[in-house]
Amino acid sequence: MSAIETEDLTKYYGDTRAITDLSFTVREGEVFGFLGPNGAGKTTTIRTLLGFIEPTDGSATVLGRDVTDEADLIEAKRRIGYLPSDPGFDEGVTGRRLIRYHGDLKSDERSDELLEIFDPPVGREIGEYSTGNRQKLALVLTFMHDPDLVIMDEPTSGLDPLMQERLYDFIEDEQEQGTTFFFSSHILSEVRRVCDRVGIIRNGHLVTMEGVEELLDRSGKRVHISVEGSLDPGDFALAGVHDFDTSDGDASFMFTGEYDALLDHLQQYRVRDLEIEEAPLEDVFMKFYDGKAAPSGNGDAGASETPAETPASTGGETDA
Ligand SMILES: Nc1ncnc2c1ncn2[C@@H]1O[C@H](COP(=O)(O)OP(=O)(O)OP(=O)(O)O)[C@@H](O)[C@H]1O
Repeated sequence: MSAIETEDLTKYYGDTRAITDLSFTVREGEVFGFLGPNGAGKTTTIRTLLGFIEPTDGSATVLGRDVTDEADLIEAKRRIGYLPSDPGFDEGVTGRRLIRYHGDLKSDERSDELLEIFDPPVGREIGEYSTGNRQKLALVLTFMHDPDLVIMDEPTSGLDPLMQERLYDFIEDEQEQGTTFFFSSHILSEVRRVCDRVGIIRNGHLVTMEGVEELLDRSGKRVHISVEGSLDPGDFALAGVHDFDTSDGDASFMFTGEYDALLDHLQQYRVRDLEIEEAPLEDVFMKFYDGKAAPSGNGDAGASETPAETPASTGGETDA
């Protein structure tokens, strides 16, 4: 059984189309990142999955339960942890009191352990909490009933780097115990760090869904090269070279071609320095965000479908 499954999920707010024909599956035990620019439809998707809003069309299940069937969904929610983007709390109560209240409602199997990890100031009234402390409290509430599926809307929002790191470690540990995660994010490094797969949504449409490694692999590598003498794009008329740039004195370019061909080509130069690194995450994702990447959903797209090869990104390209 899939942890989440949607088919042609669509939501309109009046005339505003928020999500359109979203079909995707989140497998049990995976960490799935849901990315997209502001207003893309991430929160709408999450709220629909949790039954807070009715889909206009299409269907969805969480933990096998239909999200439009209230009784069915209540059953599923016992095993779901939800971290909203902006948790609204009763400001006049202490964190400890709120944890106790939630424990009575949905069981408390691990708040002591979670308080050690996330450490919100539970003795104080929530009205006095900083944004980060609110988020830490929300994390305790999300995980205290030991959920099987955790849905989070921008989970590291407001957390300092140390606490972010602690959350990433925690997600990894939980995944090892079999927990499934579905969360929205704007932070590409965190997606790289913890996600197995990503779905990218733009203008309410899913534009790609694939493994993080596959996405980065097919986006190619960035090559930095320094040679004796100067280089210009005409010198690198080689298949798979894109975005050739010599603005910092040395040459750099994105490369999606064959390494043997690149090494053969380099034989004609006296190479002073050569560095080949993973494509910058921003480059990979931004091409999907601004619509310049070819959609792909199967993760096995060939080099001709790489974001680096879209027309808008080929300034200075020297493909043979
Ligand atoms: N309650 C609402 N009424 C009308 N339109 C809405 C409502 N909520 C969201 N929208 C619209 O639906 C679209 C998707 O919004 P949504 O909040 O789902 O995007 P998002 O990807 O979560 O954005 P962000 O990254 O900024 O949080 C946007 O055009 C937004 O203006």
